[in-house]
Amino acid sequence: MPSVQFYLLGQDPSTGHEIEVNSSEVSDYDSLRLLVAGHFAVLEPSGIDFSVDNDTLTEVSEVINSQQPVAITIDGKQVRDVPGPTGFPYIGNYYEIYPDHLGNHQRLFDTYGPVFKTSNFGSVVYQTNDPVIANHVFNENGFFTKQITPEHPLFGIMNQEAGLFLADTDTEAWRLTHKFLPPAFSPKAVRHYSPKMQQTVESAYKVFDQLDEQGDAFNVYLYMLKLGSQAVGQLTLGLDFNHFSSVYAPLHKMVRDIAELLELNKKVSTMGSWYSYLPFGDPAKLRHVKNDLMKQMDAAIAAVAPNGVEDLELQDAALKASCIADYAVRAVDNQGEKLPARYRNNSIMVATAAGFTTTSSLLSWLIYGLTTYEGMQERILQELIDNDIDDDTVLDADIIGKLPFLDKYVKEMQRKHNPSYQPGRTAQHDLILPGGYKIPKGGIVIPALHHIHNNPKLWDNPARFNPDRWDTEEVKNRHRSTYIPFAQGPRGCIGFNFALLEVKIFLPKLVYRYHWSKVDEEAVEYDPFFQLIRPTNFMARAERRVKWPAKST
Ligand code: HEM
Repeated sequence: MPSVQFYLLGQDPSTGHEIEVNSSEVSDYDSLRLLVAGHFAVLEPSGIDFSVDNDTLTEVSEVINSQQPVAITIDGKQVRDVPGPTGFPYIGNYYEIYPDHLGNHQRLFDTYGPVFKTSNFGSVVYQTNDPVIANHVFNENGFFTKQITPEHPLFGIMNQEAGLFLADTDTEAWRLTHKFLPPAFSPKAVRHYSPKMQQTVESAYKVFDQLDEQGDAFNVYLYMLKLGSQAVGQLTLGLDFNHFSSVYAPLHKMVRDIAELLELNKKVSTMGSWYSYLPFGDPAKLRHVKNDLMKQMDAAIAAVAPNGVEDLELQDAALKASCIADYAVRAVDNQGEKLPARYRNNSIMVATAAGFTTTSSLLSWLIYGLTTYEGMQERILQELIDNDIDDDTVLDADIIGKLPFLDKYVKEMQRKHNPSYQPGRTAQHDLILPGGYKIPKGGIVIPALHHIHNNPKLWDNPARFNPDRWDTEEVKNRHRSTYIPFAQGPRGCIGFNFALLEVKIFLPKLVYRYHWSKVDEEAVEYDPFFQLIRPTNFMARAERRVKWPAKST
């Protein structure tokens, strides 16, 4: 059997491999690419080309008969280290990135191209705005996995017992939580929470009405945090956080602690892994808040447990449960097993935190869009009127499904202002990304959601907020990873059905009842030291509508 010496162009030929090329298996150029890709851990075999002395070899026979080592190029380029700014000793690139990490990462993409590397106090990460790379990174197909190493942005709040979000893939906790929890978040299961969603938003009316009567503007994020957490508290724990008992009702302690946890983690994780071990300051506070939260969660789930009188098979439990905790207490698999309590309580805590921090940010941006992007509020309202929706309508997934403009508006908002931005995955081997970038084993690659969604190579005039782009063929035929607000693959969001139904019930209700307006011209800023993109200083007024437009003819 002939064997050929291959090496990666750009690397020393002595680092190459001798590969046996069995002509019965390697029938054409693509199968040769596949063979070679396997030996060199090249993610996208179709990008491979072969050459000798700069002459491209276009036939398999030319490759097999080559008397000299055959060079491999990737997408026409030689293999190389990932570029990035040099940075300062010890600090690395911290001050080139923070505080405006979105703007500065954009600048780095403009300077270095689709993949670059930065270091913050010794923690190295690789960012990409390329959807093809993002697709590989998320798919956990042997090259990447979610493994929360000290370099990973979630290291400070890692919780292996949670199985979800803050834990590695392929552990017992992961396998069990991913078997038990997803059925409770299926579209069908989520639908049965729509009456609760509607009650939640309606329970907020008296507070928004009073603010209007007082002529008061308010910080939108604060009230959307109250609203989003009120909804998720009901969903996960069946708990009423009492956020709308009065205009000044305080945030529930669990909600404050979760928000503080995320803030502390962002601060700690941007400082390099060594910092997280300090026995004082923010790292110590982070550990304390984490332990305290777990105690609150154990108590909340114990209070739900008495509802779980009847054990049910997973799908049935998902449709009958009063909340996720009730579901997790009652659900049994086909071997009669339940989710062990330690995984159950940790995963419900994580789902609670993941659920409200994200939805409250998205709701804030959705309100921001009403006041900032011309004509949006009017178009959403008109669609409601045209579909005979008013204050008394009981909204559910079927009615929502008949509102295409609402759908495009939410999509466009998640394109331009998505709350999540830095899901990281860990390389399982030394490997070669499309474009010829070398990633070492253990390297953390972050598909930068915001920068993929705003990449001018993928989106026409991405800075323009334009819901109608979702009707264009260009957007309909996009690469699947060009729009990934909930990430994708086995570690993508499990709560996206809930999130979308919730915002699509809340927003119509809030738009039908109130006219939303910004109260000043101050630029709205995001919080750079939070795990999610949330607006910090967005003040608005919600005025009760007294008249509505007529139905379109
Ligand atoms: C606008 C709303 C939301 C956005 C933008 C969002 C986004 C995301 C993203 C990007 C991830 C992947 C994180 C990573 O890889 O590091 C994720 C995971 C997750 N999300 Fe969401 N999410 C939202 C709402 C929710 C809701 C409402 C829930 C539950 C009530 C939820 C529960 C989860 C959980 C449990 C995971 C971890 C899944 C796993 O580890 O396998 N999310 N979400």
